[in-house]
Amino acid sequence: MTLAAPALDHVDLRTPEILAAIEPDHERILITTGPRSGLTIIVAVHSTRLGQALGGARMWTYAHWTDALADALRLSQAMTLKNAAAGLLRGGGKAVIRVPVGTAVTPELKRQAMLDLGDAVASLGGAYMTAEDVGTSADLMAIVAERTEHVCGLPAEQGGVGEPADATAAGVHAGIVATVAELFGSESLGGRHFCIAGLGQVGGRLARSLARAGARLTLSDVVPSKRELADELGAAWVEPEDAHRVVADVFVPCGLGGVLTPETIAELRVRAVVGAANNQLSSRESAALLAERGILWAPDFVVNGGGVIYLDLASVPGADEALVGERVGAIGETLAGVYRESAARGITTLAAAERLAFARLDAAR
Ligand SMILES: NC(=O)c1ccc[n+]([C@@H]2O[C@H](COP(=O)([O-])OP(=O)(O)OC[C@H]3O[C@@H](n4cnc5c(N)ncnc54)[C@H](O)[C@@H]3O)[C@@H](O)[C@H]2O)c1
Repeated sequence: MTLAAPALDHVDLRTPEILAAIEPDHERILITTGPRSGLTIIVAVHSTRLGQALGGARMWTYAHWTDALADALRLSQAMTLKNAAAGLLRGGGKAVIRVPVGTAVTPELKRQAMLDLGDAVASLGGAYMTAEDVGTSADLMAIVAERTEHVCGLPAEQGGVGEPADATAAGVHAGIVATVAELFGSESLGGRHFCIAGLGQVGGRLARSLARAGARLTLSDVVPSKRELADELGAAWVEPEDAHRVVADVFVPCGLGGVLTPETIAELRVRAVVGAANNQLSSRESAALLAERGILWAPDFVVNGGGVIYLDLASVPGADEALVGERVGAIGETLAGVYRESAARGITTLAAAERLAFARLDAAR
């Protein structure tokens, strides 16, 4: 996965506030300087209660190393919820490789960083398995595999299962069908209007699958050339800053996180928000604001779990492809259960999804 947004070539999380807001209940946090790359590598193992932690390795530019730490702490916590909600016997973890601002990321530096990451992962003795994420790829995971067996998502020609975007998009599609059924009493997407913001690996695939299902589409991306996809699919185009204001049935954020702020929520003109983007809520308060406006929100860590389900289940030797597909499709039923729980208890969909994940974690105590 690569994030092409030019305005986001580095991450500045203003860490003192962010770090103060994080309860560091992680099992292990490894912070090391890669001997080959010289880069700070952080591996956060949040929980292994359900099994070996699984989560991707992000290689990105951060203003300060503590920004990378804050990201690793939050992302690994989210992986615990995602893996538990997906019903996997997997804990939550994440690796972050911090590229200092202004560093040229050459192929050689990437190779050195992947070897360093492999050693860091190996030093944890199997507590954590890594995979691709923003800034890394299946090809880079093959380099990690030179140093550790605890890596998945290698290219098919090297015996791996490749990148998980197909499965992620299939899971979000299933979540959209479940949401439409909840709202309109029918699973048919024909004539329903979706606004997709972010046409990368996942959003692009989703646009095609929704178009095949007869949906009406409005598409958006910060990269203007993505408009070609809208033309190809006969979809409308909207500039990214206006995407959340489109009058539609469902807003589908597939770009970066943090899109659902009090300001954007007040301007939404949809019945539901269902998308692949991680960490969509700017804060917990956003979940309540969406509920107050009567907008159904599909918790991101439930609806975008297709990729991790695929990486976990397809990586097992002799994996049954059809069964993996069924488990990805079951995200629709999981989400329908979250909606029912939310309505029955009068709680937000976020709280209902967390209840589901925590129940699975508690059962494993
Ligand atoms: N790829 C996966 O399997 C997977 C799995 C789980 C979660 N996710 C999450 O889904 C999201 C998309 O992942 P991806 O692999 O498709 O990433 P990607 O980098 O391939 O695509 C992201 C796209 O969003 C666009 N974008 C960025 N900011 C935008 C904005 N403000 N408005 C409109 N477009 C914007 C980018 O230009 C790019 O085309 C990310 O948040 C990612 O963390 C992906």
